[in-house]
Amino acid sequence: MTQALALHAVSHCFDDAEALQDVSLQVAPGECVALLGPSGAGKSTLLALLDGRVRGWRGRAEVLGNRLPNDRAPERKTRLETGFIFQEFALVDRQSVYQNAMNGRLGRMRLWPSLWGRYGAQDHLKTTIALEDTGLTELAQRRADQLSGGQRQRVAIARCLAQEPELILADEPVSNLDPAHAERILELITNTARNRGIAVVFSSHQPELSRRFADRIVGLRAGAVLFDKPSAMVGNDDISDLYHGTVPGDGLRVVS
Ligand SMILES: Nc1ncnc2c1ncn2[C@@H]1O[C@H](COP(=O)(O)OP(=O)(O)OP(=O)(O)O)[C@@H](O)[C@H]1O
Repeated sequence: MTQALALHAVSHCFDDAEALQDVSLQVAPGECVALLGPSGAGKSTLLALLDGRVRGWRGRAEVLGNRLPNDRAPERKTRLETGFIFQEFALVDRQSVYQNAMNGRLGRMRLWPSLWGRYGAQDHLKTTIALEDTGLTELAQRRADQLSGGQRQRVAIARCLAQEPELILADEPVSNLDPAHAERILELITNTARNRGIAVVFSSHQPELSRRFADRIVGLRAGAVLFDKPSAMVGNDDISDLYHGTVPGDGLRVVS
């Protein structure tokens, strides 16, 4: 089976910081993987690298069966099939919820129709389904700047789903949300991905939510993989080690 992504001994250095050290990782189609680790562990760098936005890294990486280059953007097919959910949502404020979700289709359109906003029946259909899946149908005509943080986050997810990716990368997708919304959003991303056979890699500072919603957890510290285990096998000791004894508070109790 072709892996959704495979990294072999990937390292990356920013001017003076070793952001990733010898990272090897494989994710199967339909698998949900959480990246946990303290601030500066390299989670965002790893996600940006997989999204083809980091240059000059060392090692070997394949995304959706294609070799990821380290000196230029990935080929168009890989870009089309990789969806990224940004922590700050990256919505167009003056556009409606519908239009923001439809923006996920732009990469699949030819230049002139996309410039003139001439969307096809498939684009409308995929956008409508993405809005339904994210519970946004009622808000479709509302402007993005008139939404709450949780609703904006759902629009960012709808845009990503409308793109029809085979791989979703999400950088702290629930960090701005209250616990109930965080749970609902993670459930939405991981359930939708499983139903559609999409692989997901998301970063988080919330061990308990990660254990509940990810199939596997990769603990990163100082750019290196400290552990890579099925979520059910990640114990409180693993989490405590990862955070040098301090466990981020999301309801996790350390029981020794
Ligand atoms: N553009 C950059 N230029 C220079 N150094 C960077 C850059 N981006 C990240 N770094 C450094 O690389 C290391 C990894 O940072 P990264 O943002 O990937 O960590 P993180 O685990 O996502 O942290 P957080 O949980 O705080 O978001 C850190 O030492 C950081 O200072």
